[in-house]
Amino acid sequence: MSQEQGWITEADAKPAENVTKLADRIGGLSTEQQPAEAAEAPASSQKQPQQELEVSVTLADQQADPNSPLYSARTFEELGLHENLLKGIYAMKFQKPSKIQERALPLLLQNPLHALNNRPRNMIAQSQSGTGKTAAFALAILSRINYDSPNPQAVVLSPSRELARQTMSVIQQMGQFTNVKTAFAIKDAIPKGEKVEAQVIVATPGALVDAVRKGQIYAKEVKVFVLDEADNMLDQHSMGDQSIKAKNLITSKPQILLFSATFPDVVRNFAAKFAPAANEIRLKQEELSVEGIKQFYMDCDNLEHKFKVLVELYELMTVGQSIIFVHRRDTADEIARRMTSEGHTVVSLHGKQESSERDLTIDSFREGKTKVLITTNVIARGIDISQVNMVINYDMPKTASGEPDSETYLHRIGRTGRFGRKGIAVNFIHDPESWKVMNAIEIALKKEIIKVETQDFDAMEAIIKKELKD
Ligand SMILES: Nc1ncnc2c1ncn2[C@@H]1O[C@H](COP(=O)(O)OP(=O)(O)OP(=O)(O)O)[C@@H](O)[C@H]1O
Repeated sequence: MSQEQGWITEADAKPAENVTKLADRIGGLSTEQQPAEAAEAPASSQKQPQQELEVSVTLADQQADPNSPLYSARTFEELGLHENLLKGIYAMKFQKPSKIQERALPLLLQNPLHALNNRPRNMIAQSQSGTGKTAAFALAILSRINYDSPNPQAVVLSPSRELARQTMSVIQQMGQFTNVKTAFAIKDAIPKGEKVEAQVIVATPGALVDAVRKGQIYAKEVKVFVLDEADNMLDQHSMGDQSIKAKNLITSKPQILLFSATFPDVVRNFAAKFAPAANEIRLKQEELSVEGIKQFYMDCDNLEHKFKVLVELYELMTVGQSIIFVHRRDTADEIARRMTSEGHTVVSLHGKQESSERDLTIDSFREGKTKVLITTNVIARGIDISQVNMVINYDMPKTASGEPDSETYLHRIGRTGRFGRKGIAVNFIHDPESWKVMNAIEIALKKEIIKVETQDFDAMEAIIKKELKD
């Protein structure tokens, strides 16, 4: 599939050889070396992407290709879904399930024949970004609810309010022909002293724990408990503590569903304890990259040059939308301020802003009123805006302890190339450290990132045009 979807790169054609070359690159580079110098070394990075073969592949073609993550042999009807949910699916213009939907749904909906605590089995499910995991768990939830009871029966935990709001909207659209009641448990959403009366609750972990403890959410009838972006939600450096507290407060022993595009080994063991005896759907490391997302890097001289290159790239982005990821909140604000003062229309979004401001910002971006969003990892995961055709890693992603973060990288670039669409990811490299991070990510993901000269905006323009044309 990879060769049909876009440019044929050496990475697609010869993975094993490519990995060796990448290993040479990272192995042979001392941190003292200048990235500009080192970047000249690999012959492959001199490739001119615009010269490569161009083939347009439709969604129907991809869904008919057994190697595609969007493929399924079955129709939605054949997955045993209720008629009202089928109506919702078709109202959303879905024609066929994706692979994760086809594989997960029958397992999710299966009822136990005999006692394993007489509960449906837990699930740990992995599938590439933008392949429809939300619909998989949303349909499971909507299939399990007792519509005659007003009490909370399903809880979905999300890592950010933006993702919680988006997930809620998917559940509501899928359930538009049912009489499901939904509610948020996110910051500023539950009025003081009020009880939440809804069958499905979409929450961020801290807000859920708070609301259950205050008696605002009755958690004794919850049948399905979903951790979306589960590796992040279980990570002890992130929201792990809150997720465990949330689970302990839901005393009804629900079916536990863990979904993510990534499950690094460090979290996987814990995930298996959190969701014991689960059905598992896994990906191999080399399957993680989405073929429709073409990855590039630009070798900048220093921080100031990085900003100049960004502004030049912005000039090329006449159609579509882009997301620029930075490491720190103040950098997001600073770049937004500088670009705005140069007459460009950009907005920043990060965790230090008020809830209402964040909602306005993401809504206006989602509606296409703003074209460029500068943000931190706060929205690296899950956000689904089909018009986003470029992601820029202005700062390469690193973990809290400063290590290269290939999981966050995958999630960030996965904001483009959604469900078979094409997208481009551009990494800004400006010092030995960012070069080292990029090389480590290439090796972890077994995927080469192609160089585009910073002086050669024609090459970049050709790449962008190609994306917009197909
Ligand atoms: N069967 C389908 N047919 C057509 N479009 C679909 C189908 N399933 C999902 N989609 C669309 O694909 C897009 C991506 O889906 P979704 O956001 O659930 O991806 P995801 O796998 O959760 O990605 P991420 O890992 O980034 O969170 C959405 O716009 C959704 O509406």
